[in-house]
Amino acid sequence: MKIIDTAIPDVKIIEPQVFDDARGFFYESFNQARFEKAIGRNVSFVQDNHSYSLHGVLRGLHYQLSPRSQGKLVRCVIGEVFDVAVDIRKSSPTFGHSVSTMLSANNHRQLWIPEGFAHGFLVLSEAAEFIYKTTEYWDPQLERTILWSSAGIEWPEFSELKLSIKDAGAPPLAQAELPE
Ligand SMILES: Cc1cn([C@H]2C[C@H](O)[C@@H](COP(=O)(O)OP(=O)(O)O[C@H]3O[C@@H](C)C(=O)[C@@H](O)[C@H]3O)O2)c(=O)[nH]c1=O
Repeated sequence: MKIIDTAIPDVKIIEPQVFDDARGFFYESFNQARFEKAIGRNVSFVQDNHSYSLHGVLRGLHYQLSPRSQGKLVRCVIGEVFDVAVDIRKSSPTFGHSVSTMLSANNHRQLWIPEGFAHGFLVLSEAAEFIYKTTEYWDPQLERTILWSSAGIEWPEFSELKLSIKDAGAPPLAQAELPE
């Protein structure tokens, strides 16, 4: 397992060791001891999510307020997405900065997004299946969205964007209710 640092120290790209053979491949998609060593702290995941999205779907930018702020370990198991984590911790020196990376079924990469970040992704392939673990349960009362285009992210070019009604009508970062 290789850990790749990003421009925001708390956000890590994780590249598992993939064992290929004549049958296909095998890899450990999650190993708690190795993961905790890699990010330098203990975590406990309580929920796994799986979404399927068509080309041009953009989900995000999503986060939850305290006390249900979620850390997320995300990956794409079919297709390819452009994945983004935006630092929205008010006291952070990198507030408003983001980390983006391609996650795909081919590169097997995972992105660790700690609590205090907004997260989103854009589907670049014909379709994509996205799987992630979260450190807190979903809480619709504390869930918030920031408008995808308001956080200075350089999204890849797209022809037709598919957004949920909630995401299309989200407030810009400058007006969003932020976590502490
Ligand atoms: C997020 C979530 C949604 N739902 C339900 C609510 C709704 O009816 C349906 C679809 O919800 P959404 O439109 O919010 O799904 P989606 O836009 O895929 O939301 C996700 O986006 C990515 C970017 C994230 O980072 C996630 O944390 C999550 O917010 O699923 C749950 O039951 N549990 C959950 O944990």
